[in-house]
Amino acid sequence: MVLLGKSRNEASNLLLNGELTVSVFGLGKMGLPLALVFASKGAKVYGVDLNENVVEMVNRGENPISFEPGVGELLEKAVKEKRLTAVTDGALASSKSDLIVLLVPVYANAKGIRMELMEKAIDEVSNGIRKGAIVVTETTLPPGTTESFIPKIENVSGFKAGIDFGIAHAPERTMSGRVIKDITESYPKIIGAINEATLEPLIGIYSAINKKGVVPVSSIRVAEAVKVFEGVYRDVNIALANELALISERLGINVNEAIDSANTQPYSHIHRPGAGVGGHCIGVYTWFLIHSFPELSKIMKIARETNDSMPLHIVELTVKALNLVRKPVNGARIIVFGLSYRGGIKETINSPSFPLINEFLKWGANVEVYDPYFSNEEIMSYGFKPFNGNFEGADAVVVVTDHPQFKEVDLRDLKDKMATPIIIDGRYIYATAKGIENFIYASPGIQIRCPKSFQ
Ligand SMILES: NC(=O)c1ccc[n+]([C@@H]2O[C@H](COP(=O)([O-])OP(=O)(O)OC[C@H]3O[C@@H](n4cnc5c(N)ncnc54)[C@H](O)[C@@H]3O)[C@@H](O)[C@H]2O)c1
Ligand SMILES: CC(=O)N[C@@H]1[C@@H](OP(=O)(O)OP(=O)(O)OC[C@H]2O[C@@H](n3ccc(=O)[nH]c3=O)[C@H](O)[C@@H]2O)O[C@H](CO)[C@@H](O)[C@@H]1O
Repeated sequence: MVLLGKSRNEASNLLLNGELTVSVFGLGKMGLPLALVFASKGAKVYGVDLNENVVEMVNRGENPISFEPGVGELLEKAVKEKRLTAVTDGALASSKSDLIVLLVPVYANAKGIRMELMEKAIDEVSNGIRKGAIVVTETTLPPGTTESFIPKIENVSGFKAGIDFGIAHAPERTMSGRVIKDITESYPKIIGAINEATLEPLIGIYSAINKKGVVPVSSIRVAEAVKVFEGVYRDVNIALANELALISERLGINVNEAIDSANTQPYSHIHRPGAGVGGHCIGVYTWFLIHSFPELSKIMKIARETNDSMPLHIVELTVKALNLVRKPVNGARIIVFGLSYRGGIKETINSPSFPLINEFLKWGANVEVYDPYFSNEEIMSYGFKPFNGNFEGADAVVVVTDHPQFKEVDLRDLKDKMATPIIIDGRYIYATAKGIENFIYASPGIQIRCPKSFQ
């Protein structure tokens, strides 16, 4: 079947009538849910992954991302109805597909951008793509990247882009912990394509799976820029919030009160200061532009430095608090709350917890890590000591992740057990908790609070 050139209605009917074959490269936290959404709408889906364990698990109907709501049920249904087949051979999958979606990771940090996994997927697509198919990159990419793949696909396949196959970018705007919801109903899908013959069928297909519809943009490059700009906007604004927090500590005001009040007028959207910035997106996409335009990305560079300095600021606040009770960091028993990069999920990529814990260890602290999403064995696999469950004799609790479970901790119970009741709150979750007044309490952007009994 030739998808290229189909109308919106023809393309969405092909999906809904079970006549569309889709390959999704990358059966990870984002790709597997997307593959399952396509299957649930009627597509025959090949899930391509280079990890044989993932392929075997998926084909057995076992869910490799059990923490993701809705995935288990969709996987069971798709495997039962034989709508999803996982394979490692991307060329074979591509040769059978009308639509080929690439959702494999591209990593970036201060050292550079790592494109090899995506390039490997493009190699396989090039070797298998058939006439009339459409290739869509959904992984967030430096603007201009998708177009850079065209020569490879043309040279290997002998096809002409825009004429024999379509190519587009439609960035994955999803959050771990709610991926199925985000794919199907949270945000409109941005799509930028090489031409109308590609764009029209994609609008039909993505409108059929996403209640929020589609925002078509004028080019592939614009679509890539949209997702990168979204992430850079957030990273830079978090850095601004962190800088305002450091200034607020000097001013002797509570930055959170100031931000809340500033944001009561519609032109202020100041973000939240914290223990640092982690994740697949925020902080990663900024490096895409820094490495692509080093001479133009001055604000972004400073933002990255600011955000990456926040774990050390949390260590500094801890040292200041221990000094108030004349306790050295060396030998202090510090319970770190959180390994995940943000609350409510089990994900450590670029988590601020790691530089923070390693800095405490460098200072000779006795660090134990508590994260309700990770087993003791998993915590030990990162080289850290798991919290032994007993606050007796602890010198400080340091919050790095805003997991909802931490808000259930009874601080009054903690106060009696800890050797020195110190809470350093990297996410400002305990500021108004019952019993916090009995603690030495610090958080980015506020003055350290010290009960009279310690003064
Ligand atoms: N995780 C998020 O919060 C998030 C949010 C929005 C967008 N994204 C985008 O989605 C991309 C993927 O993220 P993820 O969380 O799904 O990653 P992940 O690490 O959970 O999964 C990636 C999967 O792709 C597989 N893979 C890697 N190279 C491959 C190749 N060449 N062919 C086939 N399979 C391959 C891996 O084996 C793995 O199973 C990110 O790079 C990002 O651009 C992620
Ligand atoms: C659709 C999509 O792709 N969604 C992505 C996903 O991104 P994500 O999963 O990486 O989550 P984020 O919330 O961005 O957190 C990242 C890090 O920044 C810290 N942080 C955050 C806010 C703040 O004010 N101060 C902070 O310090 C936080 O602790 C964490 O470490 O959801 C975001 C919307 O939530 C989206 O914008 C983003 O595109």
